Amino acid sequence: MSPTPIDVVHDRADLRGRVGRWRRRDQRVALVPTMGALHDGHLSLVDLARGAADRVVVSIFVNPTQFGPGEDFERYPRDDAGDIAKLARAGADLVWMPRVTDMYRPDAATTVHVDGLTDGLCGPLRPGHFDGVATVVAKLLIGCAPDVAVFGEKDWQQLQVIRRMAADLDLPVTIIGAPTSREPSGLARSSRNVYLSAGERPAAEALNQVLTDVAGRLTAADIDDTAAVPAAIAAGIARLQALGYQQIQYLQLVDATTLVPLTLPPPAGRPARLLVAAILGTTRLIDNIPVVREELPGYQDRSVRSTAAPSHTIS
Ligand SMILES: Nc1ncnc2c1ncn2[C@@H]1O[C@H](COP(=O)(O)OP(=O)(O)OP(=O)(O)O)[C@@H](O)[C@H]1O
Ligand SMILES: CC(C)(CO)[C@@H](O)C(=O)[O-]
Ligand code: BAL
Repeated sequence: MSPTPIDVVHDRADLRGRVGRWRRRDQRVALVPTMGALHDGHLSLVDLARGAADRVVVSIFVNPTQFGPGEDFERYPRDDAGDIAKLARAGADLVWMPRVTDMYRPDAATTVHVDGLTDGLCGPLRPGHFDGVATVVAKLLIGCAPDVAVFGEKDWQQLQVIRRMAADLDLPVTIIGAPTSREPSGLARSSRNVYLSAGERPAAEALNQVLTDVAGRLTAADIDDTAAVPAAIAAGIARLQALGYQQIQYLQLVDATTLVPLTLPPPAGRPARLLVAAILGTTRLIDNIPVVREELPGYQDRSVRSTAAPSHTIS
């Protein structure tokens, strides 16, 4: 059976008209912001959004302001027709594809900057990136005015930045974090995985296992062992180098919410996160997992490995 066709809007006024009509019928609206080239990770966000609201809008916008000079804006994968078909099959209600010229006035003078959370990890490596993300997400949230918006835990630092931005600007929206969707090997699904050659895939697929092993060492170590974190991180870096990664930009243990670096293994009740960014060939891979001494509700490793398209019951 062919899926119900899905409407596509480009103009903010058309989007607002549609959302306004749903609102007047007391329907709750979810927004799933994406940059397109959709994979099953994105569709798991749509699934989660369907469970959290009556109507789901998916935005597709390859945001130029979050790419730095020399980054992959020009070659970023794009597949508008394929994306629209996937969203129709996934049961989204509307696709919003703003044009760059409608998103950014030529004389725009306002940028949203989130302090502190952007000081480390990807922040210094991608100058201006999180200002671009915070600004465009603020504009997407203001433009659509959804009740909820769903973002992936795969981009952990981004998720914390967006939560903070929405809270600080009093945006009337609930931000939902969605578990990382993984291939059976553990590789986090990502639009940029298409850049990987067949020869690079084994190393890419080993990344999550390296993180898991480092996290295992950290949760097994004494919480006052000052050598444990540097030793576990050094062992992880050595494994990644042996796998052929050209550059390990960071492999870092941080507080899960504040992203402050941790120098000691986290005690029970202190949610920590292990994050990595590493270059394999021409592909920059990121991933992260929780580091928890004991199972705390909400802080288990929520990532999901599957070959199949997501069901409609992810919780
Ligand atoms: N494997 C995944 N699991 C869960 N969420 C994901 C996954 N991949 C992407 N997302 C989320 O989907 C949203 C849109 O992300 P985006 O379009 O940049 O895809 P991406 O695969 O992360 O692309 P990129 O390769 O550029 O990082 C973000 O909230 C992102 O965190
Ligand atoms: C949140 C986002 C859609 C903003 O452009 C982007 O950073 C992404 O796809 O993760
Ligand atoms: N999903 C992260 C978007 C970016 O790397 O620009």
